[in-house]
Amino acid sequence: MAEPKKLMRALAGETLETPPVWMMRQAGRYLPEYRATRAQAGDFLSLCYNPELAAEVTLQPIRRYNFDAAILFADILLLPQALGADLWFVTGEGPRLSTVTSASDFAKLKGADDIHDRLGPIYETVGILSKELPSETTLIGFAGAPWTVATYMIAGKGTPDQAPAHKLKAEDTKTFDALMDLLTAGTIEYLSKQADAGAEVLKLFDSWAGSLSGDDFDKYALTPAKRIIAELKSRHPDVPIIAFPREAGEKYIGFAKETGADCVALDNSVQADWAAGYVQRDGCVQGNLAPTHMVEGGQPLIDETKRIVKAFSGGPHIFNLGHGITPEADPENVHVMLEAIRG
Ligand SMILES: Cc1c2[nH]c(c1CCC(=O)O)Cc1[nH]c(c(CCC(=O)O)c1C)Cc1[nH]c(c(CCC(=O)O)c1C)Cc1[nH]c(c(C)c1CCC(=O)O)C2
Repeated sequence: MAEPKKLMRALAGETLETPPVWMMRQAGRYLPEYRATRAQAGDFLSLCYNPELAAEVTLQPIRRYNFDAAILFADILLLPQALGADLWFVTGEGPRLSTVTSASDFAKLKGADDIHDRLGPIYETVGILSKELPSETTLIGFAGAPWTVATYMIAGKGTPDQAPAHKLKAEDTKTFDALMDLLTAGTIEYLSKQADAGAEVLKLFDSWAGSLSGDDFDKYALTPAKRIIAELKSRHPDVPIIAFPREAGEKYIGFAKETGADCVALDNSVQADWAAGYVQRDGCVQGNLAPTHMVEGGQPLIDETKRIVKAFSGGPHIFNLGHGITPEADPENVHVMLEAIRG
């Protein structure tokens, strides 16, 4: 039997001498080779739907940095598109979608089982990667969590405060709940097919979980994650799941236990020492270097990286950033970070 991969060992609860490491958005615009392949594909969405080129950009950061994990190159907004929403990206601004703000908009969407034709190329990318990745590298598949995906579908774009989604939730709870149920079911089908195609770990991105307070957090972040994880665990018992309820603050405590996640990813607004005490006691944590360090570099990057490694050294830990690496980051700083972790 082959040695278990480092990332899988951490996810199984093992405390390792040096943590495995990867970065959110590791395939992205800070890399010149990514920009070249994206130009070859034409645009971002054409790149997502081209299995050869999507696999190529997934592999680029692995070749450059030998990360312990590769994350499938795709986007959380491909699921709404497969459900029938229009989706396009405006350069310099971000995603745009046709909106869902009424029962009649909702009625036009497809069912959770009707997504696979459209998402076929994504499963093909996973298949290529599971053959081409180095044997020690773990392949991570992912989807957005229902609340985060719903915020984009309702507003038709990214919003600073998710106000349109909060408004629909308050004023037409029936339609909002129906959308959440459809996204929960669709996410299960989407992630399950990624696992069938060869994804070894699945990650659920709830980037806007922090804007849900009180009971809303339980109803719309915790409960859907619990449903998704329970169903995936019954279909794929050996596939660990990482949950990322970004900016959950105190609600990170107990999140893994409540939802059945094998690991929680921490954003950089929480202190590593605090999280080591209150969150890591339940199992593996991932995070949580501020992405700005990858732009600024220097001694603060080295000091902060070492501080995080040390804070989490008493338990299972996957080193990562607290959010995605930005286009302004210096690719050389990734080597500086890796040297500080791996020595
Ligand atoms: C909210 C969200 C989205 N997408 C995603 C999230 C959740 C994580 C987070 O909070 O960032 C997740 C995502 N998006 C992308 C990945 C691929 C894997 C990876 O390397 O992490 C992953 C895991 C590629 C991408 N997704 C996007 C890019 C940049 C597109 C480009 O090349 O022009 C990449 C590499 C575009 C995107 N996609 C999305 C937005 C808001 C934007 C525009 C903002 C931006 O440009 O960074 C939706």
